[in-house]
Amino acid sequence: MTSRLKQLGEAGQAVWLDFVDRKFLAEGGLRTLVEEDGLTGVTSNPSIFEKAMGHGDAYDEGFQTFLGKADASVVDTYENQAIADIKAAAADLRPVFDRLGGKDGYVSLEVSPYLAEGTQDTIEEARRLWAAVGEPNLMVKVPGTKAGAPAIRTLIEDGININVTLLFSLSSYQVVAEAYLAGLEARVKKGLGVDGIASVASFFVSRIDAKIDKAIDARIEAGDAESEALKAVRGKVAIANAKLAYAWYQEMITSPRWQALAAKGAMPQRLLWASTGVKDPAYPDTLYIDMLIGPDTVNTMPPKTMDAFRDHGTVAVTLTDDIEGARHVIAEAERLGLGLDTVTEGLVPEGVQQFSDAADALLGAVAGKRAAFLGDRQNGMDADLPAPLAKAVDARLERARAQGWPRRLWQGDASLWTGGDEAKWLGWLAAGRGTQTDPDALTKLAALARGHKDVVLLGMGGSRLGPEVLSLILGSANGGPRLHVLDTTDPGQIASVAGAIDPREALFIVSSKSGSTMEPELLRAYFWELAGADGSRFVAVTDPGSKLEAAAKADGFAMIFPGDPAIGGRYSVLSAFGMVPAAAMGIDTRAFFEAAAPMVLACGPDVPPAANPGFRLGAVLGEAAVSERDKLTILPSPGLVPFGAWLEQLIAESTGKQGRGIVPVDLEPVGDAVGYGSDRLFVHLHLEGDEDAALEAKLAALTQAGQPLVTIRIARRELIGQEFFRWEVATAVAGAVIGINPFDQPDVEDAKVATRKLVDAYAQTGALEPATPIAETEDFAIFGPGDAEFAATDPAALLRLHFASLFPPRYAGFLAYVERNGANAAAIEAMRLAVRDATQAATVAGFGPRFLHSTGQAYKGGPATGDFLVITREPKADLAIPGHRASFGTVQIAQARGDMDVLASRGQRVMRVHLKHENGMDALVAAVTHAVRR
Ligand SMILES: O=P(O)(O)OC[C@H]1O[C@](O)(CO)[C@@H](O)[C@@H]1O
Repeated sequence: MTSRLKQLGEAGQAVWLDFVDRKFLAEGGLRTLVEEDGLTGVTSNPSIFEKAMGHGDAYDEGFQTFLGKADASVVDTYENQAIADIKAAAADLRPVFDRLGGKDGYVSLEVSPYLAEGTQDTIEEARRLWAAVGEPNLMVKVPGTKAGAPAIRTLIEDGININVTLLFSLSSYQVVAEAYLAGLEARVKKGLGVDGIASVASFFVSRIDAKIDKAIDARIEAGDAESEALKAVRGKVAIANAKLAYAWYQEMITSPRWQALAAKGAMPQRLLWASTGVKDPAYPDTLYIDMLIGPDTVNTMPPKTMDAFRDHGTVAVTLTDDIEGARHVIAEAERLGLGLDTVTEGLVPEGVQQFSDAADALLGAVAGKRAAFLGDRQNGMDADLPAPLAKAVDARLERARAQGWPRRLWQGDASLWTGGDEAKWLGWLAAGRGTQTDPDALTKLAALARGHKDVVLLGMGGSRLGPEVLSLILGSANGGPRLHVLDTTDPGQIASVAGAIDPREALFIVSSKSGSTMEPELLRAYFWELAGADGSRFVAVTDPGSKLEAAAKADGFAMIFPGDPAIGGRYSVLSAFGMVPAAAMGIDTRAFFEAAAPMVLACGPDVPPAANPGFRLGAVLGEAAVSERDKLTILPSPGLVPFGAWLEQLIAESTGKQGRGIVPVDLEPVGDAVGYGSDRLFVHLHLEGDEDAALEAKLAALTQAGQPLVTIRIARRELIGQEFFRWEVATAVAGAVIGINPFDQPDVEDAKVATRKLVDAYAQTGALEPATPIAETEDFAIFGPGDAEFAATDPAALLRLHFASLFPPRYAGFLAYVERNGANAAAIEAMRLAVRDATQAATVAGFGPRFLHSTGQAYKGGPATGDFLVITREPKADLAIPGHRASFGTVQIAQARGDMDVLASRGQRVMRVHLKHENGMDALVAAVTHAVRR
């Protein structure tokens, strides 16, 4: 006996399968359906691919082959496999297509559901898929949304076969039918053929009943007076709706407009019944097949429905039956207030959302497979979080998924943050692929640098922290010059570097985005003179049009590298600001970006937040910060310690503003679990093979004590570029969670202004405004900001008072305007430990003026919970600055005083301790240790 499905075909209704699956195709399942059931088409959608690809291992081999060959994104990985399936299905259907002269035999592939609101994006995506599949019997599926209709018109004009999906109402169907006609007419106008272009309008059925029936059931349950009338239309509205659509179709194809196109060989846009599996088990499982049979239509069935119809469906032309009855059902639905229009209108965005959700699930699963395949070529991350934080992070990731955060970040949607100028600051995303720098220019620089023993980089904040990480973690290539980084006005430190190099031989890189930062300007003046004003040994990195660019041109600098004005300083390491010094050290920048690529792709717009390493980390940082765990404590394994200084700036300057944000805690030695408050989030960066058993044991104890710990695993040093990118994304995401603009630094400027004022006054008078100490010992004097009042005049009491209210979430800061050397670092560490262990409060530290261009923003603009000691001292030997009245030592003191005043004006508690002699620091350590003893 002929299969019932075959009989359907004979009745004029094409039988299509709403299903795709690798194994099914490989085993010849589709060919069997073609042969035995007369099947003539296949449809797919994101949910179908999610079911096929998102679970099990049927696609693993395909994924691996693709990933093994290409540096592939998640969406490319998915698409590559989807296209393989679609091509396989197209091949199985090709005999049908050929036999029927292109009237049938199609397979559909849907455009990304994320594009449903964008006409132009949809057009481009459909054209791309059409070209990528390259089969004449492909139909590209485009949603019949408001944005979709004009896209359909253009695509038909292009000659691309289109399956219009997500149609629920007669009116939206009419709009796309019009788009089809208009597209064909446009071809005619251009003298192009209209034969051989196929289209179907996919009208969804069961989803309508699912909604309407639910409303009916609720009303009956509530004892509605119209219960009988409601019962009478239950399960009938969707079919009636479809029948009326078909009635309109029949009328339309008799219109002269259509006839004119038909005469030129145009094929009608057939109605296709979709969503034909019954949702209500009370209904016969073949209901939406049996009742919708008619010529020149298509029914695409899920396998279960197809099996059911083959088994017990009823073949009879029903579609044109009782049209009056159908009108009556619709009229009744209207009379009963069932709101069909509202239902069908609501089903469109719901349908788009369902497909987006499915695409998210699918891409998330593919991202997991991709990460597993890459193994340790992609840095890993685990988060061990206390339950409430873990819950908040999961909820955030889900919200971020539903709201499309990754796509919005990459598209530059400022509403992700404050709706300000954020979109202007996203150049770092592209820079992650190495696109900002010119590889030939870097090669030229590398050759120039090879002739030098030492390279000295002069720059502040983002213009120098990245390069230092690269130099300390990757190091100069064999035979490459040594990199010295100077970011200070400290005369001792400047003299140390000047003494360690031959200034008549070294190569100098002056690095400043703005090109007008004071410190590199002064350092340039100093070294320019020392180097004998030889421009051939100077290189500038600066944004186009800056003051530095002009000076570099005037002084005949050997090379000038432009930055990207769409990248802020702290996000600039993967642009010229990091890559120029890297190339100068002989680092292979191409290989560096190749090693970074897996993370850049893993953080892409196509990877849903939960599977996206940057978003996951950002959600943890942001949720921790808003739940008062705002001290990000950085605990790297020994080989990664230098990374903390770069990270500090990124986190602090990006998030610390408007009284909110994250205070990074770097270089605070790990303590016992009992020594911490509940204001911490710990992050451990672990370099494989870089074991530190004591640290590991302490970390384990921290998690046992319920402290949150994020662990990042890096297999090789060369993969450090991945962490730059991951943390940049994470910081931007944390900014979105906290609700600030992560790309500005509003409070940094104030300290600069305060310093300028003091330095300008010095230039006039030859002296800094006098300051009177509140108290002093033989070793140090204590100053307060402005005319602040202090309740004690004895130094020990003052220090005790200063630390008296220091408990978490307050934190202590040591801001030392002294030479950054081992002895001073050790002294500061000793004070931090004394304070932390006595109070459980987090401690931060910075050398001035270096930190002003880094963490300084958070100390001024972030949470007003800091107790700061600004430390200054008389320089041993000062250095004059060519062309300036003030010396470096004077500028440094002015910076410290300016900084203190601004900190105080922001509600931070602050005192300045001025060391009177060489051993003043030791005395201060002792005094602080004593002051915090409880
Ligand atoms: O590269 P520039 O413009 O000299 O700025 C250096 C650093 O100073 C800051 O602007 C802060 O003052 C940072 O954001 C920046 O990284």
